Amino acid sequence: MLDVPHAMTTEPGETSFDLRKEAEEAGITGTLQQLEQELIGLKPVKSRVRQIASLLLIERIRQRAGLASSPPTLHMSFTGNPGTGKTTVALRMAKILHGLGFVRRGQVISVTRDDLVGQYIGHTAPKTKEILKKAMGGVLFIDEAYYLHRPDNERDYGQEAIEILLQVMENQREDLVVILAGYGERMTSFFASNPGFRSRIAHHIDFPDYAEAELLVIAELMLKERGYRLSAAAREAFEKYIALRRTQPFFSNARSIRNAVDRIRLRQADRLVSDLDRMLDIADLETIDPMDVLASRVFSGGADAQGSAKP
Ligand SMILES: Nc1ncnc2c1ncn2[C@@H]1O[C@H](COP(=O)(O)OP(=O)(O)OP(=O)(O)O)[C@@H](O)[C@H]1O
Repeated sequence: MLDVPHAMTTEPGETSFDLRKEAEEAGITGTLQQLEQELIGLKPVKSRVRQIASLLLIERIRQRAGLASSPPTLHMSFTGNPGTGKTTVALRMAKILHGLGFVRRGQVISVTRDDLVGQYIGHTAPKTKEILKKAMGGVLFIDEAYYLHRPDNERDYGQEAIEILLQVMENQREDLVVILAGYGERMTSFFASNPGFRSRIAHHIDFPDYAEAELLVIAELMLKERGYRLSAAAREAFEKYIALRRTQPFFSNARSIRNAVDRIRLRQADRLVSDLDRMLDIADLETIDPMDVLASRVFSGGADAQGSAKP
């Protein structure tokens, strides 16, 4: 296991560093490559992640070289609409932080307000502390962080959780990285009314919505991973699906695409099984036909699936 960086001793004599080897040994090269390959689009996000990884790598080397360094603040905020890849990138970020020894274990604990805040007096502090215990040595990912703060309720227990979090973010930042995530605008007003959080966040990353063409590539990637492919006509149908689905309620970017892919697989299976007398070949099993897409409720005016952003 790698040491926590600021606890590293300066090794006299270490005056030159093989950067490629350092990056490879810390696993950064592999993680960044994986991020590049597995995630479609997200150019600005990827380049911010690369910058942060570079900063941390250089910071680690500077410490070993005995140059001035202070324990870096690593808490982050990820803003963007649902399904834009925030959780996925948080997992990669945790790998980078762990690879470089900025956190001991590298696990990601993903929570929302309900995991931290109790319903009754005296319940919040133990709940928050329990979660923090689990997250120590890794990343605490707080989704829709603004729900912690309820400005309309003076006696809201959320405030207690906020105070504990702020304290830990300051005092134990060498072993816990907090990522606050949520919709951009709400996060901005959350930070405005909670300057303590704002000042403790070092890196803000904004996740843009995907373009329609990117959503189609994401769909094809997800299908490929599951051993399916779209026929040319099904591809066209999926393009139409995306254009329509985007305008309907509860659209949540790549998450909606994942849900659509799951339902398309159901319809394809149903189509195949509806004719028990035929012989199936590999192409039948792999191919998504236009009717598997076009039977979606999206085409008849209703939102596909249960209408929830997170079914
Ligand atoms: N750029 C992408 N390329 C491929 N798949 C993606 C991409 N972005 C997201 N996904 C997939 O979409 C799904 C939702 O992504 P993720 O959970 O990371 O989004 P999120 O922003 O955290 O959403 P939420 O805030 O709703 O939890 C996951 O299955 C993820 O693998």
